[in-house]
Amino acid sequence: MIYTVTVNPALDYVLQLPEVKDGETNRSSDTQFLAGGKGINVSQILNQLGVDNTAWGFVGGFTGEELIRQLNVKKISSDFVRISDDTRVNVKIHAQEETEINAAGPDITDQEVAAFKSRLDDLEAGDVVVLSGSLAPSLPTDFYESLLPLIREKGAEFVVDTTGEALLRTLKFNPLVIKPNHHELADLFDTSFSSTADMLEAAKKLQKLGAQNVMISMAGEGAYLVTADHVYHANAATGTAVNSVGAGDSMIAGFVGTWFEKHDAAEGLRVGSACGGATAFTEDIAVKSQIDAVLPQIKIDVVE
Ligand SMILES: Nc1ncnc2c1ncn2[C@@H]1O[C@H](COP(=O)(O)OP(=O)(O)OP(=O)(O)O)[C@@H](O)[C@H]1O
Ligand SMILES: O=P(O)(O)OC[C@@]1(O)O[C@H](CO)[C@@H](O)[C@@H]1O
Repeated sequence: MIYTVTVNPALDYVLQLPEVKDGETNRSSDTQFLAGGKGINVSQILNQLGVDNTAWGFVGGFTGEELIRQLNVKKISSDFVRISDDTRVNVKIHAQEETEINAAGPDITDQEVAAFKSRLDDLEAGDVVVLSGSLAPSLPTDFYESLLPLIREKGAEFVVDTTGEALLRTLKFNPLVIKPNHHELADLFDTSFSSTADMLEAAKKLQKLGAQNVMISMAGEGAYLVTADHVYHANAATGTAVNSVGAGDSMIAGFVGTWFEKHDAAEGLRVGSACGGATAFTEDIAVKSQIDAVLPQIKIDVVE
């Protein structure tokens, strides 16, 4: 089974308007509340790929109820810990450019955290846990890291979609894959890359520190994957990008879902690239028909 963990999910309040004028009353032409949060987005894509998964995390209040209602409508299996504080609302303004305002998130009590940790007792060898997104402010900054020994003791694999020092601290637990984008990868080494070779060298360093696979995403410029044996390149699909939210989550879902079913990392890169592209080309997280339409465009080259 694949479990996604969204400790700080959100209702994404998406507002469409032609332009935003600072300091004025702006009126939007269309609004939507969408169940969001990075792990939930991963679950949505896994469902579209027909890969069984369960969404874990914390939800509370009227916003949490709406989030669960939407997951049920989409037939996303979930087992969230109910908390007394409200799930956050993140504002996504789609105007002349995209602007996001992500709220900090709810207070989570020690008892609620303990209830969440007991979920990990259900893990079995071969399961994969995907931990994604920001931590609610009441959680310690090493919250993800604190779960990793428990996950590994069960024989399960994990992916933590995070950046910076928090990402580096997960490496010693051997994540199945890490997916920095090329900017995040450069930031990890406090540098900027002057060549692809430099960039791949940095990815290989992260692999030496413990990552089983390193996927470097480059938005409309495609992606690289460094595995134990090879370096692969995937082109980016061509299309009109209308959404910059969730492409990374979709790529992780495509990789993890494929790896879980086939243990084939290069195929994971191909499916992940198609899922990322399909989401970039749609207002919401991509659905199966959109992923299927993009998949034939993605070609994998063995670079090394
Ligand atoms: N404009 C695009 N055209 C084609 N493919 C894209 C585009 N944007 C993203 N993708 C695909 O999705 C993958 C992940 O995108 P990206 O590199 O933007 O991840 P990210 O920075 O984690 O994204 P985000 O944080 O916005 O979700 C890319 O490697 C590519 O395969
Ligand atoms: O505040 P975080 O947890 O970093 O990101 C949350 C979020 O921006 O990520 C998703 C897109 O990746 C959205 O659905 C959601 O609002």
